[in-house]
Amino acid sequence: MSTPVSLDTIPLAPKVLLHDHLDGGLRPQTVIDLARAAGYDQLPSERADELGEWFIASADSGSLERYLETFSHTVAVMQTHEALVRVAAECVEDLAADGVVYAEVRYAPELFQERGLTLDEIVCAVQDGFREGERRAAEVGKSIRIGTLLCAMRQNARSAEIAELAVRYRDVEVVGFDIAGPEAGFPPTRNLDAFEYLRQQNAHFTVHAGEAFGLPSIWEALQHCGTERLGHGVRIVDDIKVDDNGGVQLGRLASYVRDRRIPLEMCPSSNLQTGAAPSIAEHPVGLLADLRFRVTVNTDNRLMSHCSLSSEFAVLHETFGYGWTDLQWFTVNAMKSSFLGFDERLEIINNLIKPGYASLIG
Ligand SMILES: O=c1[nH]cnc2c1ncn2[C@@H]1O[C@H](CO)[C@@H](O)[C@H]1O
Ligand SMILES: [Zn+2]
Repeated sequence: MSTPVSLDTIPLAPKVLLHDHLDGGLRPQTVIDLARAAGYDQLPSERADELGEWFIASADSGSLERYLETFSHTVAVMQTHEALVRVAAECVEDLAADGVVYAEVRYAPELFQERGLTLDEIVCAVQDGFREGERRAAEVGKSIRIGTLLCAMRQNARSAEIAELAVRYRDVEVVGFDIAGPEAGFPPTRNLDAFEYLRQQNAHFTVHAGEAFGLPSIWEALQHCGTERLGHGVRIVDDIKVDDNGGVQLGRLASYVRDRRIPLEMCPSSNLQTGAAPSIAEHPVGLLADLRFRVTVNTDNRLMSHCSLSSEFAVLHETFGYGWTDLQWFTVNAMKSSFLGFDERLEIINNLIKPGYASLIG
């Protein structure tokens, strides 16, 4: 018998997450504990429930720039080795508890140097935390693997250095690179050296594009920078015309994205908060999935959006009627699009994802 799809059952399904920010996923109580330990007295509340509410309400601003301001508090408490290990380990525990079997978690090492840590010390601390989290998850019978993406911030000029760092740690589960931060005014082509270097090194990268800025940003990310995936990419709908009879016409860029199977790392709840989409019902994910773009579903920032991958799936189920077969399609899309090796991706698809959905479909 088929298991009904609901917020209670979706955590049982194996899921894959490609777009999740480490500094956007802290537990509110952890923010408070770490602030005390660091002597940081700028938190808007010292009560976990209130602080959680504050992050959600403040991120709900309608603008990416204001949404990003909320990260000043999480970044402030992530400046020591111990803090980074704790945040990384708890991130893995939380994702494993939600039924995520593979995740690519990203962060910008350059933000954690306020108290003197070197970039290498930062990467080592986070990797230690991820391995610790994987061990704790295994102890409670959960299988999860984490790949790390290192971000460079668009407004800073350190992308070449961060790209080199990503390549240096590629053999210890740092699987790729990304650029994040404010999009308007900071086109991806400002980082051409970094992308050129990564391609020369046969390394993987994704770019936040088409979130707070439109088609030119997506076009540059793909055709100048050579990105393999698009972080968000929601504005690709600006190149798709749907007429009154439901006829659909794809422009050249949208056709390219679909034809080349460019993965879209879509983050519905985050997009509502930054104003990139007006509602879930009107979110481009519905149209893009119908048109068989390579859509993946992601959390972006679990703290700021008060979400999990299961809750994102649940909202899509409620809004668009997606069932287990659709949720499996998003999951296989994500696994195929991950930066792990081909054989490792196939193994997770065949040994974890397909049997997991088969038992739910019944
Ligand atoms: O949706 C987003 N768009 C662009 N940048 C983001 C988004 N979410 C988080 N960050 C930025 O990425 C940094 C590294 O994790 C965060 O500190 C935040 O500034
Ligand atoms: Zn993001």
